[in-house]
Amino acid sequence: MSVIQFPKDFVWGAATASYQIEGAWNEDGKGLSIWDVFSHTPGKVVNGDNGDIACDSYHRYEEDIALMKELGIKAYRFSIAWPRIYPQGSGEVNPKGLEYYHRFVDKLIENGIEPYCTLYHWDLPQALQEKGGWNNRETIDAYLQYAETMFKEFQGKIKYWITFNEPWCVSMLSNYIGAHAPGNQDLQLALDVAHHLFVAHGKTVRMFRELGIEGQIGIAPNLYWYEPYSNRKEDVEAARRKRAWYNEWFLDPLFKGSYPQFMVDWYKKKGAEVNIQPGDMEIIKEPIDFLGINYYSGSLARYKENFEDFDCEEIDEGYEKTDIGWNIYPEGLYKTLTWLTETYGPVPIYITENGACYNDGPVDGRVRDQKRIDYLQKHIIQLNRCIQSGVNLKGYITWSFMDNFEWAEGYSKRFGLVHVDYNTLKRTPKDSFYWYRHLVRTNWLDIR
Ligand SMILES: CCOCCOc1ccc(-c2cn(C[C@@H]3NC[C@@H](O)[C@H]3O)nn2)cc1
Repeated sequence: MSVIQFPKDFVWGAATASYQIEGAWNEDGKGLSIWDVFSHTPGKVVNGDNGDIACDSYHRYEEDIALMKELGIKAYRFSIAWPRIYPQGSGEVNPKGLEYYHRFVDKLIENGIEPYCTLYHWDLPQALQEKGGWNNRETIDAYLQYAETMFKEFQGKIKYWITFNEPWCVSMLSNYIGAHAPGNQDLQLALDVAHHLFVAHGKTVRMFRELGIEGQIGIAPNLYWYEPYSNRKEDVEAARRKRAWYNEWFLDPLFKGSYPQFMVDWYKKKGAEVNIQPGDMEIIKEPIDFLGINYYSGSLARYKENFEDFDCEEIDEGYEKTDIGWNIYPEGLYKTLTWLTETYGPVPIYITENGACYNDGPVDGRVRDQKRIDYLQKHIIQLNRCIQSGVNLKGYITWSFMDNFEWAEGYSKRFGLVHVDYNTLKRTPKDSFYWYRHLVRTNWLDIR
């Protein structure tokens, strides 16, 4: 047996997001979000699931926070539902929305849990979508008004802010692939959405500094590691394009103030280009305090002429997969974080999402999710490798605290340390909850 000790100030946490857990979709003055509309549209979500009730955390947050306290986490990452604050996206504030999040945040702080708040985790007010959503540059101004309201309202309570969760999902998955809300399938639109998110991010960081808000601010891209199938030039270049689709495109602007030129050229061949206005790139690279990284998986990539968008195919190398079909590739986490540090410097990093989908349920009142424990252990071991290799890693926030609405997969896919029975809403800590509690309490991992 060997033991891995983490730094004494290493932050252990767990994460969720508003639309995925809250429910109360039309309560207390909340406006419609694009996910209310998308999930209510037949055929968009597995089993026709929606977030109308979800985990009912809007009403059960005190029970959830009591479980978080039992888990012993120091950080809880959650998101604000923008339509609870501005039901029409801008204009009149909804006082009941603010009141809810004050009660929630106060309860976290009362229990010694640091709130890590994501301002945008995909639930755009539908009223803004009807005016073009993120394809309309004016949405940037609505986002700035929302962010300013939250900064001023929660000054001194919330000290860790994340502007956007997974810009790749908001742009590519939601506006090119079309699997998520609002479900568009247009590459030019996806590039425009990504750019507007970046401009909104940069302006928000600048405003955060100008207001002198106490705390730190960052963004949370999801990164994916594509390893070349061979060292043949065409395989190396194919993997580089596929990696850049997920990674460089969403990191270069933040740290270099430019998009990766080889990808700009590639997209131009596909008939799409970024519409950059004077001053945009300077705004986007406004320095951040930390980077949140969401990592789940990776795969081997091999050149294949005229295949899909990047002349690149993924090779199923026989890695074990989770119940959502993603490869278990812990080495990819090490490769991603060391590559990121080598490329962009020692930016402080929190893993803001990492976890596994396993659909185990209770048997005799216990959820035996050993595979999730194995997944978490394999990835947490890689974190220690990263720290030893000079990655400026500050913490690990697992996805997810509890089973919840997994977007287009609905409730069919479970990522939680806590099992949720969606018929009774009963919460049952899984074996992984107790495993993670031991890690959080001791700050070390014993590898059997
Ligand atoms: C090429 C075709 O692809 C079709 C589906 O493609 C994807 C890609 C990525 C995802 C995905 C889901 N998650 C977990 C969430 N992260 C945020 C949090 O809300 C979790 O629920 N991360 N990435 C889903 C689908």
